[in-house]
Amino acid sequence: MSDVLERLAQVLEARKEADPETSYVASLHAKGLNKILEKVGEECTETLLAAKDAELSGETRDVIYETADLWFHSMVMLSRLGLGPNDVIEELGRRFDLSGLEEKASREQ
Ligand SMILES: N=c1c2ncn([C@@H]3O[C@H](COP(=O)(O)OP(=O)(O)OP(=O)(O)O)[C@@H](O)[C@H]3O)c2ncn1[C@@H]1O[C@H](COP(=O)(O)O)[C@@H](O)[C@H]1O
Repeated sequence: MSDVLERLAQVLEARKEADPETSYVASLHAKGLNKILEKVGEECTETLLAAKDAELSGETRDVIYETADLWFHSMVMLSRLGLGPNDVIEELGRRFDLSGLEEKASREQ
């Protein structure tokens, strides 16, 4: 499963040097971090609207499609900052066996 994320991360790294005329990822980098963040925010809103619709209709295709857009643009953001999916996956792995409520309590001490 994460093989896809790793392969996509490699493509994203290579596209940093690509021609913005022929590469969407390169065109985002050429426009700068604010444009990338704008796309993350936009895809986030589209994802939550699709999730609301999915709960009402039981039709989940759009929520999968929008979440893919959100993950993709989040990965472009990570790549821009010199990070990759493994940094996030490691953090999620670190949280195994730690209840979310316990983790929250440890932050409040
Ligand atoms: N996974 C994706 C991917 N998901 C979504 N998108 C693009 O993200 C954009 C989503 O933006 P919107 O839906 O808001 O559409 P839009 O109106 O075109 O966007 P704006 O003009 O508002 O910026 C679309 O252009 C999609 O094609 C992606 N573009 C690229 N990839 C991957 O990145 C690789 C490199 O892409 P290029 O850099 O284009 O070669 C590709 O081979 C894919 O593996």
